[in-house]
Amino acid sequence: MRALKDILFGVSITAVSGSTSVMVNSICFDSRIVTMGDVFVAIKGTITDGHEYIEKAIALGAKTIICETMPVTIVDDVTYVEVDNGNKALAIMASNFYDNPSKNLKLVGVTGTNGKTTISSLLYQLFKKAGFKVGLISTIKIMVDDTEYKTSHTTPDALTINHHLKLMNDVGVEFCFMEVSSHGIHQKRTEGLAFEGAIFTNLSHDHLDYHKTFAEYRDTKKLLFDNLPKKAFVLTNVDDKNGLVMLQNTKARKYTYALKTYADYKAQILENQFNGQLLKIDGSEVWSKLIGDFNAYNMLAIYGTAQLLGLEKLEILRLLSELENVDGRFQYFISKERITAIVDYAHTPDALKNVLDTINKLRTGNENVITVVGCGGDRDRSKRPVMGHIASEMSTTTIFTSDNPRTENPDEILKEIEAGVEVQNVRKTLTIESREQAIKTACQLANSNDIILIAGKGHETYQEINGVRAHFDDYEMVQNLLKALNK
Ligand SMILES: CC(=O)N[C@H]1[C@@H](OP(=O)(O)OP(=O)(O)OC[C@H]2O[C@@H](n3ccc(=O)[nH]c3=O)[C@H](O)[C@@H]2O)O[C@H](CO)[C@@H](O)[C@@H]1O[C@H](C)C(=O)N[C@@H](C)C(=O)N[C@H](CCC(=O)O)C(=O)O
Ligand SMILES: Nc1ncnc2c1ncn2[C@@H]1O[C@H](COP(=O)(O)OP(=O)(O)OP(=O)(O)O)[C@@H](O)[C@H]1O
Repeated sequence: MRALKDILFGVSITAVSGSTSVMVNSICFDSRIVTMGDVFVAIKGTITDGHEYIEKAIALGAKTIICETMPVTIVDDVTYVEVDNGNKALAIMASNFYDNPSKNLKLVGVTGTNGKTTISSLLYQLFKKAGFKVGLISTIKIMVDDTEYKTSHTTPDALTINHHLKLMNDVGVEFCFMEVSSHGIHQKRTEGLAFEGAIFTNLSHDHLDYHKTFAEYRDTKKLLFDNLPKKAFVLTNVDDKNGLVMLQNTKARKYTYALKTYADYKAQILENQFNGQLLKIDGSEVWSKLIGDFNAYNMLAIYGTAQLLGLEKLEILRLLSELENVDGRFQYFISKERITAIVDYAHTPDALKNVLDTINKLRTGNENVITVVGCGGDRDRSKRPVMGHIASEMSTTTIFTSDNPRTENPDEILKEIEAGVEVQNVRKTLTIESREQAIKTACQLANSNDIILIAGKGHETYQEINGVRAHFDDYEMVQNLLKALNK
């Protein structure tokens, strides 16, 4: 139990009706799950407005309402607190409610279009190997040291974040690495968190359904850095043209990393093979099991961050070479007939281009590259033809298929992807709506030494159609199909 006035500390309040000395059980922002004595925070969402559910929340037992506009009807034994921004108030209250847990550990945020999951998961791995208790908040899972929790978002809502940070405090976690999405920043899910540092990976085409323009998307990401305190660090990739932009206007200590230009942390790729690459980082050679130029960037970001958090250079280099691939990120196996099947979460044009670039660089002869790819429904439509173009230009054969069509008509999505194909040729591009049939066809087409890339879903174990998630695992599927074909 907490006194309302304590959890309101730091919230920008514009009006109050009732007592703020009341004790509260828990905070809730969804009227459907309110329980007796809760504080209900009304949020203006993208689909509906939480203010419409205030009466329902009170009927279920809410004793405090946090709102941006006072309702016309005021109920006697209920306290109303008017705030300037519901999302912001929710985040600050969540932090206060859990005793500001981000202040009791070193929290590092990772943002950018691609690489967030990879970098935060590998930092988690590295600090665990270095002997620390570590936390992770990522798209794949939340880890409270060794305990795993399921998650539905890249950056969860503020209550979920602070609840898990509190669990981390309880078991003595010293470092936590978390992904910070642009949705998360825009909806102020990370407001009030005490970041020790923040990393910027890169910025490319994505989420233009939500942010409308690329400039708005970039400026939202930038807020993470703009709001950091002086003692925090910022580490940005300055090979990306937005790397320097992220450094402007921040009070934090500024550090850079790059492969191609001058930076505080530099790397070179010396050798690239299927099972790893040899890198020269900060003058020392290190073998990484993760391949591709994009992973050289990821390794460098991890190296810089580990140094900024106080680990010794030689220890970091040793641990870098031990890091294992993250689930669904260039996850591959070689079949009986020496067909290489790769499952990768590339679901943006840039990621798809990078992964196909890596594969093409590793080809030694006439191996065919067969790509299976689709684009999600109810999400950024403008990337569909771009991804269709990239896949068809960079693969021997491309099979377009469904990837979480959600509430959209899968055939319409596929038509938009196909619109990006320049050379229409049945040997080069095929469209097979069923993902299972598409993967099966890729397996049937593949001969010894060929490479199958199944892009877009990575670690996901479901296909979402009309709000229903049915089990679907690309890695499991391609393994079973190649085995069934005795390949
Ligand atoms: C577009 C978007 O980001 N939506 C998020 C947002 O929901 P919303 O604005 O749509 O909420 P809404 O349905 O309009 O409702 C507004 C308010 O009314 C409340 N309500 C609603 C109905 C009711 O009966 N009673 C009630 O109280 C809701 O609880 C909410 O507080 O706030 C919710 C609570 O935090 C999120 O769960 C929800 O994420 C949706 C499910 C989602 O899919 N988000 C994705 C796009 C997302 O956030 N992705 C990013 C990045 C991914 C990436 O980088 O690839 C992520 O961080 O995961
Ligand atoms: N540093 C990087 N630069 C460009 N592409 C990358 C980078 N790291 C990984 N990728 C590619 O992008 C895909 C997604 O990587 P990852 O999951 O780490 O990104 P993310 O930012 O977490 O994406 P999301 O927010 O959508 O979960 C990978 O499967 C890989 O193909």
